[in-house]
Amino acid sequence: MLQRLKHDFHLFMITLVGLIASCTLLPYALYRMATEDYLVGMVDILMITVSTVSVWMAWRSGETEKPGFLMAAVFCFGAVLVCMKLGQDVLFWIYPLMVFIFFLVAPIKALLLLLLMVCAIVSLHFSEHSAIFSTNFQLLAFITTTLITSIFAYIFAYRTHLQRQELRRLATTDPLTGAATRHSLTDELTYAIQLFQQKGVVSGLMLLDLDHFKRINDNFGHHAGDQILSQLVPLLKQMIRQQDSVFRYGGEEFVLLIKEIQLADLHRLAEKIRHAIWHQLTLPDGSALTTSIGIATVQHASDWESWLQNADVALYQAKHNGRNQVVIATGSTEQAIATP
Ligand SMILES: Nc1nc2c(ncn2[C@@H]2O[C@H](COP(=O)(O)OP(=O)(O)OP(=O)(O)O)[C@@H](O)[C@H]2O)c(=O)[nH]1
Repeated sequence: MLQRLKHDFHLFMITLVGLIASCTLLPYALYRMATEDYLVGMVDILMITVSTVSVWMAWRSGETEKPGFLMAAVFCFGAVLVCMKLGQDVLFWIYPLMVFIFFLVAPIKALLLLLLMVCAIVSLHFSEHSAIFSTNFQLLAFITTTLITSIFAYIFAYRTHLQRQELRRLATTDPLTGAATRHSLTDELTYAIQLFQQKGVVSGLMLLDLDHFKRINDNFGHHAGDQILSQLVPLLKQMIRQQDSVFRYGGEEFVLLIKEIQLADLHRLAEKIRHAIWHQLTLPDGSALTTSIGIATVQHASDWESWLQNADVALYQAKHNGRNQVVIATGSTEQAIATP
């Protein structure tokens, strides 16, 4: 549980906001009910209930966008209703609420929700039954301060959002080849194993290693080696579907995760890839580049480590058999058979 909170910032924030909202609103809700102020009491209870349900949804599904939006929308709606009933007393609560909202939803959605809430409060002031502000000066101060707070919070949240995206890109994309890094490999493999265990969807793994790459570096220089690696990944991406992924596993070693595929088709695809590398990538002196590939489907894997291990044993066999070939892992980590 602590691990999930540590790794998922949005889940952490939804949980924290849910806890703070429930703890601070509960005494108010009880007080309002006791003093027969039923409308405000019910709004407080609604906000507590939605907070609890949203936190539960986020924990259950692992998805935080919808629960966050639900919470943010109900808080804004609740703030307008309570303002209508209690007037100025509630206005101080609007400011922490504005900050909370930026932690719950995407910056632009938060800004729009807040502008809508401010417009609704101002419109209510001018409606017949509820004069929220005592003077026009107070009304003007409310509009100005909420606008300034919203805009600055938006700029801060948007900048943080961009920086988080950039950090994620840096952590998950190999700068030389554009392939995904090992960082996201384990999550994707674990998800493919879950898909197989829960729905029977078979996925396949290829572990691909360029042959005699050290010799290429030694003969043509490190830069030529880099160029080969950066040409390889676009070629691989061309040959797989959008749903499949290429990861750089090590120096000249790559993992391809091919989703929803049976062993025979995985084998055919691996052979196609081996031929494409052989015939389409050339070394600076015009000679061909070869590759060895170990393949394994998900059926015999209990976890991502054993799945990779199966493919690794097959790759080792391909190298051992003379390279430039595809070998299928037969399930256990000890067995692998060569295919011509
Ligand atoms: N140019 C370049 N070379 C790299 C990079 N990463 C690893 N290498 C080189 O890749 C080579 C891998 O060599 P080995 O592991 O001995 O394997 P190999 O020469 O390909 O031999 P086999 O795999 O047995 O066919 C090493 O010389 C590394 O320096 C990189 O990013 N760029």
